[in-house]
Amino acid sequence: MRRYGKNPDEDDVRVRPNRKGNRPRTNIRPKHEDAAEGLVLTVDRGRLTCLIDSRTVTAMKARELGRKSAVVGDRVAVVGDLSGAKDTLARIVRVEARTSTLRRTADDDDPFERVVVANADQLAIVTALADPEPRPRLIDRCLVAAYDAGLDPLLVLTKSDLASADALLESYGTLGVPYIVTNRDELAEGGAAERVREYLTDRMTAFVGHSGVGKTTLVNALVPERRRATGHVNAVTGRGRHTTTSALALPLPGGSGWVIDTPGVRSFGLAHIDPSRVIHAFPDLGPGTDGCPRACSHDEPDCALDAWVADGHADPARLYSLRRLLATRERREGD
Ligand SMILES: Nc1nc2c(ncn2[C@@H]2O[C@H](COP(=O)(O)OP(=O)(O)OP(=O)(O)O)[C@@H](O)[C@H]2O)c(=O)[nH]1
Ligand SMILES: [Zn+2]
Repeated sequence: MRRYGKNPDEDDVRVRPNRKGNRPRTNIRPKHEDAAEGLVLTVDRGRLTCLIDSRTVTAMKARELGRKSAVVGDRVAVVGDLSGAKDTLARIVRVEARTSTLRRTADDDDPFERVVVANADQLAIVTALADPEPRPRLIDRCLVAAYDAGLDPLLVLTKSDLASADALLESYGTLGVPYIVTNRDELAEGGAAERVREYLTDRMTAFVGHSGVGKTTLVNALVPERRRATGHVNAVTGRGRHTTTSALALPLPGGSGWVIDTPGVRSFGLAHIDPSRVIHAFPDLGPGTDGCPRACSHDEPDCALDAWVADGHADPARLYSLRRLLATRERREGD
């Protein structure tokens, strides 16, 4: 799907005609038929680490990409020095069409969308049952972002050795979101990672969660090589992990899928959400929207869903859940 939005991440590449009539700087332009296909593993201040075949190659955006940016998970076309040798820098000349785009706004008052991850098909929402306390509104907001982007959500509830999961699971039962509950002992003996891994096979799963929920511990258990990988990123940036603002894609052992670790989030801004995409996650309610006014938010007095559900076409609890999720689009203290 092509979109020409105001967001630079969404802009398609439009190479401006060269007014001065200068010759292009290299004779490879403009087609790059010989470009190699790469997968963006991480981004750090304009430097992108790409996986090409089995090499990691550092690259930067070619100027012809304009304002379009590549993010973690993007499939890109890369030219130049692809050896991956130290101090070499290749160029990304094309970002391939995305199958999905997970976005967040840094803050709802800041309408600028940031693409978090491209091409993921699942969003694992990691929440601790205690220490830190679960934040249902943050979970709901992550769910809305997942539904908006067309990703399947997965709830991972950690630290059940500290508190029960019952209350939280009750409020998510109606949504039918798959969940996994883990605890310290199970994490230590490997069972937790094993159960989580069952959901990750052959998928690209982005992990999000508030700082301190145990996301890193879990990702390390899933991807034993991770420590080395983060060590590498730190060596490049010379900075600690917490200052890394990019996500990091890590291959599951055996090539059976990808885990994308993202930096801990405090909030998940939803200024960009389109309610009509969220309702796709509620196929049972979809037909009830036929009588809605144009551009209905499905959370307003004229919404046709109320009467339709009252007529017995769907479970009222589902409509309640949809409304609860849609309501999280409005920012509140603590989001
Ligand atoms: N009791 C208990 N502690 C856990 C569990 N999982 C992780 N922890 C602890 O929780 C703390 C935070 O874990 P991290 O993995 O660093 O959390 P994080 O979500 O990556 O947080 P940031 O690194 O700040 O982004 C660590 O001290 C872990 O040992 C669990 O199941 N039970
Ligand atoms: Zn409606």
